[in-house]
Amino acid sequence: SNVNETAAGEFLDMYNTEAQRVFSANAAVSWAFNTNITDENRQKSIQSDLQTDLWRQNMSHQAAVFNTSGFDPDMQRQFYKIKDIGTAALEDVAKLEELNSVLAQMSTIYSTARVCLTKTDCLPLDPDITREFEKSRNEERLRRLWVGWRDESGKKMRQLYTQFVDLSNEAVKTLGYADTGDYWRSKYETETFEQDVASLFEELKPFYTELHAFVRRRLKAQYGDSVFPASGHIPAHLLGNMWAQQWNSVQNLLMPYPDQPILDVTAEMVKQEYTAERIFHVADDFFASLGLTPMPQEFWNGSMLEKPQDGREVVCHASAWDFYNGIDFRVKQCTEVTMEHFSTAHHEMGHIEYFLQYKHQPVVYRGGANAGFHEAVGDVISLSVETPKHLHDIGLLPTLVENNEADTNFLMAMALQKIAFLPFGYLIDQWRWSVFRGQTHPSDYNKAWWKLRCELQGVSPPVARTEDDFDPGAKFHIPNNTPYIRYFVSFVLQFQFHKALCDAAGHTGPLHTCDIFNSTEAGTKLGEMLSMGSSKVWTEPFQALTNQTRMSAQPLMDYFQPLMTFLQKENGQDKGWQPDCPNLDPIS
Ligand SMILES: O=C(CCC(O)(O)[C@H](Cc1ccccc1)NC(=O)c1ccccc1)N[C@@H](Cc1c[nH]c2ccccc12)C(=O)O
Ligand SMILES: [Zn+2]
Repeated sequence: SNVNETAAGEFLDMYNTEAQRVFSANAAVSWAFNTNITDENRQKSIQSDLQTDLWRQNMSHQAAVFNTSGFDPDMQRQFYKIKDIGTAALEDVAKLEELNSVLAQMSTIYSTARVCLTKTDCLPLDPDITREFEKSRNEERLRRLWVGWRDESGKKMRQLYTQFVDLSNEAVKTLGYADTGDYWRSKYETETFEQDVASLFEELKPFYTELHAFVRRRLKAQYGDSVFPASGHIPAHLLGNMWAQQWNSVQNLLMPYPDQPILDVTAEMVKQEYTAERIFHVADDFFASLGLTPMPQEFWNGSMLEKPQDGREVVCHASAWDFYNGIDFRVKQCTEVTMEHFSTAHHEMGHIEYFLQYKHQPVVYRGGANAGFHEAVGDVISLSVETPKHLHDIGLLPTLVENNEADTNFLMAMALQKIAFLPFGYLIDQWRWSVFRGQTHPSDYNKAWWKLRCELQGVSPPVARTEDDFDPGAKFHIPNNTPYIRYFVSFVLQFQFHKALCDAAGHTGPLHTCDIFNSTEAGTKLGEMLSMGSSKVWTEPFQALTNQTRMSAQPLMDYFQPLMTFLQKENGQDKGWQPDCPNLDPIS
């Protein structure tokens, strides 16, 4: 009845106004905690999250009064999202406060953890330990940092994590979800989502197996066979990254043709005295070249682009912040002058550009079409930026060599970032979904984790692991309770987006040479998709941009096809690993 519809419209207007006030206040308190970790700021953040959850609970109850069955689809979608409040649904306020407190404690443990190699020399993850993993080739030192980091982070939060799992499951069950994983997957609005990502992973496994074989062979040459188990696994501390999730930091050992120019532009950035600010201005220039929205002055005034030097403890893991007031948008990144951070800066700015494109939407629609879309925006831009041609154009690659060997080297550099990541991006939530659905009990947390790491990623722990350890907790997204399958989805989607944008830009030739810089045709199509936010099911904006209706690994595989041909020839039958983790004697 239109009386009900009129009242409903007024409710939505009220919700939208109030939500901007409540969410921006909460963002400000959360920002203060993330950029200055103190007991006082943690308590304020816990209370602010609690009040925000209670407000969302109240709004959900008010929305439930309306019979939306006769409403137009858009109004129905807005009511659905207002009632979809996740863990805020926990009715018991004491439990809701405990949930927020447990999360804040795990986040604090992770972000303040330090590894003491001597009594006085205690290193934080960012920048010190990360830099060691990128630069050191000392196997023993890497092993000590690998074990030390897990002792200071994951090991200290095992009990907190079991508490979190129980409280989160209890909360989402009041909304009718089977468990937290069921709730997280529902956000993709795709009945077959779990099967879809599983078949994408199966489709991509052969590519990963070829890359793994080549990298293992080169690392054996560097470190000697004795460090490598007979099972075929690569010890996880030798891949240039604390989690072995991306291998581009050891690319200097892995170039098929070593006598070609170095593609890692870190040294050139240092030589040109790049600053964090300049890195972000280079990224900003790219978005502006597409005709998209440049970063507003508030972004430059409010962001934290470098780790503070005043002794403050901060959450260094990069993130992008929407203050839900249409004005304040910030990045928090402990930026170092490296190519990895150059790439992360584009990734974070991609989140900000999405915020800017959908800031006119009702608050309930200020999100990615699905979470994979949000993670893909910046990475799509990086696929153009990181081409040798573009790096040369912006002065970071002095000599541009364009021949087959240079091409193979470039594809290897990209594969060490994109193909290497796929099993990792896939397995984190395989572990978490199994925990949430009760298939993995606390007594098996670490065993289940390493089963996935050994079987799917083909990496093994450098020392024996036990259930005293809690290695999942050593990765940011577990204590910070950030879903991870979004990155796996993004790594597939970003090549479908790249192909569509390159077509729009009139690119001809292989996909891996495409650079959409200055293409307002590409920018217009991207902007049209981003400005929709989450107002429609993701397949609609997806089809508008790509003319596809499903995720497909084909554009990713086409992009890397020349490298796969090279690797298959190099590897022959010398590839693969036994699924089970190798037996290791406990640390002597
Ligand atoms: O975690 C990140 C980047 C951090 C983030 O931008 O994804 C950040 C994570 C986060 C989520 C929630 C609270 C705090 C941090 N996500 C966002 O800031 C964000 C903001 C708005 C919407 C969605 C995500 N990258 C992943 C891997 C990765 C994907 N693409 C990359 C490109 C370059 C380097 C790394 C990656 C990682 O480091 O394991
Ligand atoms: Zn992200």
